[in-house]
Amino acid sequence: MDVNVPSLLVAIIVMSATLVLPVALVPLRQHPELRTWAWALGANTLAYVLFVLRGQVSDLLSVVLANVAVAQTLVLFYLGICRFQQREPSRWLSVAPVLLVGASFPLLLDKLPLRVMLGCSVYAAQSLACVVILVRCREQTIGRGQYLLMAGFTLATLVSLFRIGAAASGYMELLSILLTNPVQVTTFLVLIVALILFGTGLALMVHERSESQLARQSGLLEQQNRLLQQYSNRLEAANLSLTELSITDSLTGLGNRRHFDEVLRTEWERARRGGKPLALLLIDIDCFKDYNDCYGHQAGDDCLMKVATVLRTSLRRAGDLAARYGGEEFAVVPVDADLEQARQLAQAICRAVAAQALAHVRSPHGRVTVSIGVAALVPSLDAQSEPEALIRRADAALYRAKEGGRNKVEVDRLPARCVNAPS
Ligand SMILES: Nc1nc2c(ncn2[C@@H]2O[C@H](COP(=O)(O)OP(=O)(O)OP(=O)(O)O)[C@@H](O)[C@H]2O)c(=O)[nH]1
Repeated sequence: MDVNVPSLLVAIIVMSATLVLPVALVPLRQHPELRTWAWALGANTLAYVLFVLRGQVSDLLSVVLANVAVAQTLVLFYLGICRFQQREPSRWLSVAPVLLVGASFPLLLDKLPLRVMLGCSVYAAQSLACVVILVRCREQTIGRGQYLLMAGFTLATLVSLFRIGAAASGYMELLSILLTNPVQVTTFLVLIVALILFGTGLALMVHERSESQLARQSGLLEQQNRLLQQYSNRLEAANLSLTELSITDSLTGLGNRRHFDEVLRTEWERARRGGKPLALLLIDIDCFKDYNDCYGHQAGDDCLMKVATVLRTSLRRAGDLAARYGGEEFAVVPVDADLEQARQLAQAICRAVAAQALAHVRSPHGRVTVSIGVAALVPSLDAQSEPEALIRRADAALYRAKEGGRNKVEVDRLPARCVNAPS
């Protein structure tokens, strides 16, 4: 198969020009180094267009400008690599090659051997500089794209040295740019391979870095999500305990007055909707002032806690509420209980407190006892009916229990239907 040099040069032009597009089309904001490499490929295209026009345009263009463009191509590749690796480029390598070729080549138009040796020395040094910076940064560079680039620049260095060797051997006619001979074919075939390695290496390097950045970012995001989840769990737990605290009596652990008011109102509305009775027990420790006076305030607190424990253990249904109504007074709201069921519960509580046999020498019963008033009402459909009516009735029953000698349960005697809030 015949391979002629002008075709190889055209192939280099087509490849360089074609590579400019994909390199330039990648999002440049994320990869500014690609802009530099796109310019490098553009400069390479220009250089080879001018080489192909050797003899048809002035030597200033096809020799001087073409070689300046080659030097500029390598400068731009070098700058792109420095940018990619976030390294400060050498000022000397960024400017000197172009100046040297641009200043010396017009003087060497008739001196091919010197021109080739000088030009190829500059290109070899530039390509080698790219290899060196890639090798130096290989540890911190992710992926394998860098090795393709290293291989490409090593080939470019070797081909320049090969041409210097050919020039030094005196085979000048072998180096004329458009002539087809083994040295020329080897040179440009190797440069085509190098160009392929540049293109794939650049694409791979940028892709690999983007992938690793993405993985790092998604890792960070996951970590932040986990932290956020932890914070939200803690916040939820704190909110729960705050809510719990806001409805709990700190001494007895039962519901506090606020909670009692809320539950009573809710149950009142539920009973109204269901047309069912709502029952209430008001429980008061007997002669508690005397207990405090006799045993001290601390013992009084302990007594309150013990009575609270009896209440808590006496409740059977999940929705039943026991609350501290105030001072030494407690309230129980049993769900779905009628007057009789509430009375039975009250009596069980009354007996259980007495059964604790907590000594109370100043009580007529000789032990801590409670009096309980029980009431139950079917809330009327009238919007003005209020749960306070139920409280008043239970309170009146409690008063009678106290009057009747304490340590007993009294039940509301009025008909169990509330019409309006009584006066
Ligand atoms: N230790 C203690 N005492 C309390 C607490 N809250 C209220 N008391 C006391 O409970 C007593 C209530 O006394 P009274 O309202 O006179 O009623 P009582 O002595 O129980 O008499 P009866 O109810 O008629 O049997 C007062 O001495 C209050 O100081 C508390 O949290 N701890």
